[in-house]
Amino acid sequence: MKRHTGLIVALDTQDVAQARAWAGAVGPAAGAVKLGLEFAYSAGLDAMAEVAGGVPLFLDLKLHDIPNTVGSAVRALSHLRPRLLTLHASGGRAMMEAARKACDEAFPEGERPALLAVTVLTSLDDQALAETGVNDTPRNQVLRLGKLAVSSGMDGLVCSAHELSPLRDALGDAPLLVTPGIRPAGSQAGDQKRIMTPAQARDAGADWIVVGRPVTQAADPAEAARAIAAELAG
Ligand SMILES: O=c1ccn([C@@H]2O[C@H](COP(=O)(O)O)[C@@H](O)[C@H]2O)c(=O)[nH]1
Repeated sequence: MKRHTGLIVALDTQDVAQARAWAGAVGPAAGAVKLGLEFAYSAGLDAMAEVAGGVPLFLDLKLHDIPNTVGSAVRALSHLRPRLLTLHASGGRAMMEAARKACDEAFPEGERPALLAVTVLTSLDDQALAETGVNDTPRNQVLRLGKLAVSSGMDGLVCSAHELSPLRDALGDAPLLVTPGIRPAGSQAGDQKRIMTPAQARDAGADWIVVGRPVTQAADPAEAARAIAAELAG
């Protein structure tokens, strides 16, 4: 089965007007826009829904706390009606189950966001992961956390494109697999370590790719987003 791989553009800025302009520019090519910690801490949560306008909103808040706090946080942001919402799988089963319960209770039927568990950040390589005390490869740790997350009621995972194939083998077609760390050929990796191109991620089985700086720092963000969407469609 050939999957459809969609583009999510990460709007990483503290400037509301800039985020609104980017959302308008990339909206026609993107399936969703992602707003995260930088924007939330500077502009506030309510600005996130406003900036997205009509484009589906991915709230990348990477929740990570005790179960009661995470469940309450999910309830507190339910009025924003995000399409996707992140939390860290390393918060554990009870935390993820609390988030799922809060979603089921606080959102109207059929309108809850897909809950995505962040596995191993795409900025970590083998050595950086080992320094956190994990004596295993990113691939094995992603698999371990991915299985835990799916069995804790998560709808999908955030991982690098390098882990897509083993995750599909282990978990099948159902979980949404969302991959940042995407770099079109010739663009700077920056702080990302486990990277692939849009077409490589599509061929490896991504449901969504997340691209930030290669779009937002391009001379023409609308054209950069269109080019990535065309690469995915090719
Ligand atoms: O493991 C992860 C989880 C989240 N991200 C987020 O994706 C974008 C990537 O931006 P680029 O500019 O394309 O590097 C960014 O918002 C991160 O917070 C991630 O990169 N890796």
